[in-house]
Amino acid sequence: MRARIWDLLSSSSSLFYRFSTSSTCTRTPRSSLVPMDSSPTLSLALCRTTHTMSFKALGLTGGVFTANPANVEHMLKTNFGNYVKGEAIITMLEDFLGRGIFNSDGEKWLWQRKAASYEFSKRTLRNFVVDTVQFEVIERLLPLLERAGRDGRTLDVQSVLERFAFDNICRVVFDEDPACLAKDSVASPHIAEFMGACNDAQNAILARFNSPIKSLWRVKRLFNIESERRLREALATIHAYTDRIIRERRERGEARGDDFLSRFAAGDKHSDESLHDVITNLVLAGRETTASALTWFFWLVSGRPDVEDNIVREIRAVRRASSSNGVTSGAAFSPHELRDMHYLHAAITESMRLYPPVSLDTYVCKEEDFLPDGTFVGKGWQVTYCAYAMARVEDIWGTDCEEFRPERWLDEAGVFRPESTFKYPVFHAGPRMPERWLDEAGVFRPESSFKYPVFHGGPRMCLGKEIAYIQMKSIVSCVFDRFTLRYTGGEGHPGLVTSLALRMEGGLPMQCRRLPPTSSPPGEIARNQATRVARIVACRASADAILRCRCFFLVAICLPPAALEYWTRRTGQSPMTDSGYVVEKDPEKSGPALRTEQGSGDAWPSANPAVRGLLRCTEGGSNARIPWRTRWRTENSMAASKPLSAFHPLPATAGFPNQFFGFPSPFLPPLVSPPTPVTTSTTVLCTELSMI
Ligand code: HEM
Repeated sequence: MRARIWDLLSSSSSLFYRFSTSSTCTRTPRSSLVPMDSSPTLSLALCRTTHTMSFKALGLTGGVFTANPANVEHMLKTNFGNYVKGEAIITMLEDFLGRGIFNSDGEKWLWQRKAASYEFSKRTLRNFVVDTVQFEVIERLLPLLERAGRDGRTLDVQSVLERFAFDNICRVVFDEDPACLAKDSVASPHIAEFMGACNDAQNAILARFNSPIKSLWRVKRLFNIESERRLREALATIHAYTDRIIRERRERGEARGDDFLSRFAAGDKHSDESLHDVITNLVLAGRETTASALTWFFWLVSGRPDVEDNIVREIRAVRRASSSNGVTSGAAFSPHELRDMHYLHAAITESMRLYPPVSLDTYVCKEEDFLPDGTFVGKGWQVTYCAYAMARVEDIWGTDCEEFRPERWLDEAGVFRPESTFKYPVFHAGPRMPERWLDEAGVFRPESSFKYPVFHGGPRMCLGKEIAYIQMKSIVSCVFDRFTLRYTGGEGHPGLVTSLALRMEGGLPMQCRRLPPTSSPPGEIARNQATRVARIVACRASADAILRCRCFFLVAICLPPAALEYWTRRTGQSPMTDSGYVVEKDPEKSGPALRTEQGSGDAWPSANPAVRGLLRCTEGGSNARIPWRTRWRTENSMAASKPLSAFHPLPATAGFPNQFFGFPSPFLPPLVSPPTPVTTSTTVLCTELSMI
């Protein structure tokens, strides 16, 4: 445990903290770490064993800080009901956020959570997000970088990202475009006022939290002075704006859009007040978090050319894989392509590990409790978990915990691994395994997944995680496909400021340079990268190929070509994108074609160990309704239903399975002959199943 983390925690007294600039991580590998200068404190002595500290001064409410995953799991999941936002915090935020999803507990929170989860889970919402992000990237972000690169101007990338996020979240939440990132801003005066008011309101709320005297804001509010006067004015503007768009949305009635407000306004389940809360809460959720994550990401990557190279290679390999399969992607990447960018996913995840946008989160204990590490928590105490500190705990992440190392999130095949069982080496080691890691029966209790609470966890887990990744990966892939960004802020570590999200003090000055459009990685490296991408595609495809195949046949039989085409256009994906299939119009025939991507080595199937034995390709016969030329199979039907992370290539065996999921398929007659070997230079094998 690093001394300085606890120094910064112990010197903090309010919900929001200003981290000292010495509390840094490094972009460079551990070997070049600058020695730490912090001196150990009492809190450090307390924390070395439990990664937790508690304090209680006479007459004041006590509090707990923890960086212990077991404690985090306890408060966010196991004893969820006992840890609430609490009236004190809710009241401070209520003027701005009402009793929206972020600012409520119990029943009030639950029904909002249910309604929001339902909307967040819809594919149409995701597609809407993809469309809006792509628009913003192509029409605004890339031209902005292009101009800055051409003029040799230094950009404050943090500000660019924050404006991007605001444009984006406003469109997603209520479908209005503030155009903050447009060259000649086309925003209406109303939305410009709304944006200014949101900033003012947020600052005034922060002032409440940061005040050393906790109830001072009430006095200021009573007399309508200072930050409270600004807050009142800002809230009036916000209310006027939201009232107007809610009224308009209600009047629009059936002609609903895909944005959140339209979804919630459809039907009369939500009052105007709760629609207002939907707007303010979601705008708040989306406006700073992704911008914060990417600000630190670009800073970290600019100091690690090796990571940037890997990302660029992967992006280009995915591009090549798509185009060699006949998919012409435009300037932006499709969701399908984004999903294949595992290294990028890992790099963003790793950057958020070190610089979590929500670096501290506080809950209030309802009834006396003991945390799993034995820490006592009194009734009404505030318990804060510190994701920022957790990233720097060696017991959780190993001795290289402070290093920016995307590879820690990848398995041997280069596939993103959301959780790893190797994160608690100290607790796993037999002799050192403390008893607290055994359950009552003395059985080892597996580690918790709460070592990475960047998106929170348990019932209140972030609902926007998926769309946040879509947004972040879209931005990074498009930027790095064309530009390279260099940090120009000097050698030192930028200062950290916790606003509602972790911001960079003074912004992120960067220069951008256009990359040659066709530059591609040299020989061997490019081939390895392409192979890795192809393997990932292959694994994903094979893992659920059979199941999806069956679905495809049903879909293909039932839906006319026009419907399939519509589906593809509407969703930007195929009905079976998860399995790597793309349904599209066959240029040679009038019907749709099923195209499937599979990885192979130089010669099918022997040269690629990841694929060998995993898939079997065979020439099939035809039946009366569906002639096909090629089919894919997996030997192990169980593997098809497992998540990709749990999937392991099967050993190569001779011959072919003569069963389909343990029972004969109506569509797949017995297999008759081994496949014709296929050779492909890009290692991506494409086969077509044509419908006539
Ligand atoms: C990198 C980006 C993001 C991060 C790191 C993040 C992180 C978090 C965290 C830590 C919480 C828990 C906060 C609490 O204790 O109340 C949360 C909640 C939430 N987030 Fe996110 N978030 C991100 C992006 C988004 C986006 C883009 C949206 C949607 C537009 C969103 C929607 C929500 C919602 C609705 C909740 C409330 C869940 C509940 O209380 O039941 N988030 N997020």
